[in-house]
Amino acid sequence: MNSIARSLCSSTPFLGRSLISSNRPVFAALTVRNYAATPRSARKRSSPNKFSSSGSRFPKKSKFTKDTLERLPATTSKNDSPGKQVFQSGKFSQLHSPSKAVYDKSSTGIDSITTFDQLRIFPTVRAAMIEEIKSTYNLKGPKYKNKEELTLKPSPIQVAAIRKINQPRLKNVNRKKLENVSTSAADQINEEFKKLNALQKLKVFTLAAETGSGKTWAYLASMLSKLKEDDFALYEQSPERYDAAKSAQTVRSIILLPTHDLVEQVYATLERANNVKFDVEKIGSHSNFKEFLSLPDQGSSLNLNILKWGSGDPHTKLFDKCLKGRVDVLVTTPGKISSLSKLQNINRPYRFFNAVEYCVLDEADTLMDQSWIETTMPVVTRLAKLKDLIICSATIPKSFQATLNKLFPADDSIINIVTPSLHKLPKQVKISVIDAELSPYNGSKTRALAQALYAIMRDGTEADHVKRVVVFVNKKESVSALVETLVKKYGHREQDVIGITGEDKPAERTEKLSPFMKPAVLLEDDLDNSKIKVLVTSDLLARGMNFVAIKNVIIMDIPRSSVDLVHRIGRTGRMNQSGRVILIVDKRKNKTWLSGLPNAVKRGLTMG
Ligand SMILES: Nc1ncnc2c1ncn2[C@@H]1O[C@H](COP(=O)(O)OP(=O)(O)OP(=O)(O)O)[C@@H](O)[C@H]1O
Repeated sequence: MNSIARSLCSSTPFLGRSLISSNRPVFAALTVRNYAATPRSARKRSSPNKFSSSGSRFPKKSKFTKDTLERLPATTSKNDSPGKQVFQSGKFSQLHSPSKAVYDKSSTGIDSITTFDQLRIFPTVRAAMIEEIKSTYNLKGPKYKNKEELTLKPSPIQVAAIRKINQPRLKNVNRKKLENVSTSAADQINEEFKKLNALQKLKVFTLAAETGSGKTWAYLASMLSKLKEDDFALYEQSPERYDAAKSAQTVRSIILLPTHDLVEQVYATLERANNVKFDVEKIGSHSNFKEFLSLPDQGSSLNLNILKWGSGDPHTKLFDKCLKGRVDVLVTTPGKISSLSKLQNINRPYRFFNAVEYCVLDEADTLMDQSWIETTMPVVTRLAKLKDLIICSATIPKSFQATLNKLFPADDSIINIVTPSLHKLPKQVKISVIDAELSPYNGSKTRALAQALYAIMRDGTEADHVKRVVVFVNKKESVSALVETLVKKYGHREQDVIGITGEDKPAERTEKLSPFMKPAVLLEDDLDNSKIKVLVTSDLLARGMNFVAIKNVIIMDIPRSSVDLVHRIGRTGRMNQSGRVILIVDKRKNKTWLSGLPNAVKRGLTMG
């Protein structure tokens, strides 16, 4: 047993003693498991690789219906990585734990690569990425006086993902062998086919890393670099073809997200990066892209044609933009694309997607769960020229892993990229539990909430700034009731308590969200004269939302699964920032398990 496992296992008796020793029946549900290592390769080989033999890009049964998925094999935990200690309770054990081999393969280079320059990123994409991250960086404390002084380093998922995804496609095919193939013509043709296949073969990557770890730029840096490298390769071949390609009526890459708020968020990131002005002399002088970067449409900014096709946008927005010229990146939801099939008297509404080469499914465990997959996968299977499919999420629910196993049954048909902290709650987040059944709350969770908000307002943190608190409830119906109670019963001002549900129009949601999507403002600068802003919402905004420097999250209703708990808690403590999560419990069955959560986070245990 390796040293990590030994150290983890040595802590088990302690953890076991503190949580299980009281032998109250309720503890029986809690398990802190040590997985036996069953490396993936030892797993019985699944069905032969339908993935490439049929030549189709996806297994035959790509018609995704609910029953297709219901027949999915039971989720297995036998392949969980050895020595991984998992914190879970009976119904909360829904997270898949990747095998040790996957962790090992992903983590090469994570420690040795400390600058973006060490990563294979197209020079102007690297410059734009760094400037964009700096532009929204929340300067904490006196360490930096201004953003110029910031020295950013790639996060673990960015290192792992860019190293794996942004590889030249012909790397694996020996070019020398191709060039001087002197034998028969047949061998030459065979080699050419191999080269063609290597160039066009669909590669599927999964990116899984903890919340707030920079996954967005992990996939953007790879995808934008490929778009730029493709442009460069075309320019090298023929400047005329390079120029002509810009007016092609086609989409080159698509980013699919589950909600319009996330479409807005990723589009805003891309727009900021696209508008970064750079000095190409500094960036491209040493590279062999010098001549290419001296082109007027390359040298001053990324100059990509980016289209957001979001809620309420008519299909004509997509068509008009495509008819005017090539769309480099389309940011949208699967629902928008599948709605094209309902259009009357429009011939070939999908023709703009025939040349899509790169596709990202962000928050993929949502996009590929049972209620979504019937919309998502038909969109992906339409992309006949797809070369890279990047499947990105902060959690790998066991059901999601089972879907991936079904879609890509062979070991080598998918490249899994994970980080060591996957499914770990950020250690810098302090978790506490309020038992609403105790006095003075006497069973009233809203009283416990009001008390917690009162304490946060007066705790001296974020001095001189408007405090911001995100409160999660399970049901959208309880959002407005809770807002009303805080205003009417506990004296909060209406402008200080904001409720957001899916009933709000996306434009309204964006407006209401804005105080939480930028750094805290000074008290004297706040237009509402607020001291505290409270956002009450459901899991609609628990995934992916890049709340900026939120220090307080309160979970009023314990979520239905550990997956949702990880996402809710992940709205704070983003990119190594500190944060605080208060869990308000009132049902006996929840209390026991959750009282062990603060300790599990401190110990860096993985959520089950
Ligand atoms: N290398 C970096 N250094 C510092 N900050 C970074 C870096 N990369 C990204 N960020 C910032 O970290 C924040 C979180 O990034 P991002 O939203 O991509 O996280 P995520 O992993 O997608 O989170 P979630 O799983 O919750 O969606 C963003 O504000 C982003 O600008």
